[in-house]
Amino acid sequence: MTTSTTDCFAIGDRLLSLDEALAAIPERVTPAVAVERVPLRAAAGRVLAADLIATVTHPAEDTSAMDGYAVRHSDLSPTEPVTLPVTARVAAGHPLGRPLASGEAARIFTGGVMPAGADTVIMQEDVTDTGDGRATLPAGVPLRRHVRAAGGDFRTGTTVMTAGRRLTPLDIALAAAAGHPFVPVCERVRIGVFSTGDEVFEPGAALPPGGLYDGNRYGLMALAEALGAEVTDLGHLPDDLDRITAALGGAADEHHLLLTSGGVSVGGEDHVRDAVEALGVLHFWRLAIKPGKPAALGQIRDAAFAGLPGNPVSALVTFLLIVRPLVQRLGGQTVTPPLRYPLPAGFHHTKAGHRREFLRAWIETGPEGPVLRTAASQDSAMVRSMSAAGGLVDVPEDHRAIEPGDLVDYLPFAEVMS
Ligand SMILES: Nc1nc2c(c(=O)[nH]1)N[C@H]1C(S)=C(S)[C@@H](COP(=O)(O)OP(=O)(O)OC[C@H]3O[C@@H](n4cnc5c(N)ncnc54)[C@H](O)[C@@H]3O)O[C@H]1N2
Ligand code: MOO
Repeated sequence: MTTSTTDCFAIGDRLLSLDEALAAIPERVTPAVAVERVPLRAAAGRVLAADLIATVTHPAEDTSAMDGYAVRHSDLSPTEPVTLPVTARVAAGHPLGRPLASGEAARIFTGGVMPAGADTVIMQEDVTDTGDGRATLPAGVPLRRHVRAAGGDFRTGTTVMTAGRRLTPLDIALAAAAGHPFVPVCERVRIGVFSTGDEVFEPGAALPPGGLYDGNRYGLMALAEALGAEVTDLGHLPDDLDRITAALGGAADEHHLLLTSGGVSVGGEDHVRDAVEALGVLHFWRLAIKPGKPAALGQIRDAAFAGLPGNPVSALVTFLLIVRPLVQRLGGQTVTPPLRYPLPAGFHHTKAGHRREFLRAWIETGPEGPVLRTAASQDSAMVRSMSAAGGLVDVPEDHRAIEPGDLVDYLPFAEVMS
């Protein structure tokens, strides 16, 4: 299970940088999940728990890459067409079982095993069937043309995938081709999700004055599921320290990670941090990022804890930036930084403070190629701008201003939503 060592290190007024927070994850959190074996049909989206070794060689033998004629290259001429008798027929799955003698051609189909002695294939479009059991083959065909070498893809014993990889549908094809009906995978990360706030209500409920619907809990649960986690909906809690403490304490033993939204800032009704400190430890609280400053990471007994801010954009962005690598770490997945793309800004932006900023943005295709546009309001309460965006522009701490045409780092949501 997860382990924690020391107390919160976001001490005093200094805000932790995002890089420091990300570095704290492997230092403070260890993989938490057991290993199980699942049939291939259930393996997509799961994290591979051990290196996968090929049980076969692929292609098993030299095979034809085309429908055509297999010959010995030494029977062809570099300058003149050659006519040879067609003495054999080789379909995929039906090896010839005898060598091809000098002076013979074999009709062969894609995937057919090259008969011993044959080393070159000529595709049928380039061959003239003489009508009397012979074929005229063109001049100047290179040796081993259209022959796939045995083991060109992998050999018995080759490591085709390494542990820690989250299996894609493409990986499932490879695992099957390498001969594995079952694969060892990490158990799914179990995540319990709470939202907090007296003003927060279930979507569709009658709203009192000042009330709003619980976008965060639903968004966070969907994001966690997109990462392959098993999510428990632990509902919504009022701004009440005892209730929050009891709920977190009661759920810690059933989950690898407890996730909350709201109540982590400095207001008189922000009780989540006090609850976590009563039950366990905070590793960090408060980051130099915008949105998402009050985000917290901690530990309650064996469960990791992530406290996300209540502002919807802050909750969703901190999930993508911090909770995703945390879930990957807990779930035995290799944590790799998401790809970013340098693209020209199609906007002005002036940065006021020292926090690293993440601007909601999307790509438009202009006359000179792709250009980034940003949402008109970057207020962290504006959840619609999150849905409309395609990703985030990452504005480093030391940047003051962005002008149209400047190259900026764009992080597409697709890079961090699975
Ligand atoms: N004096 C200060 N005030 C604030 C600071 C600060 O440093 N000093 N930080 C601000 C920042 S930045 C953020 S972000 C917010 C986060 O505060 P909390 O995490 O304590 O969140 P709440 O106060 O509970 O709520 C903030 C905002 O979000 C709405 N909300 C809450 N839960 C949900 C939900 N489940 N679905 C949709 N919307 C939700 C809530 O109604 C509030 O409007 O603090 C700033 N203040
Ligand atoms: O960090 Mo807050 O998320 O700026 O609104």
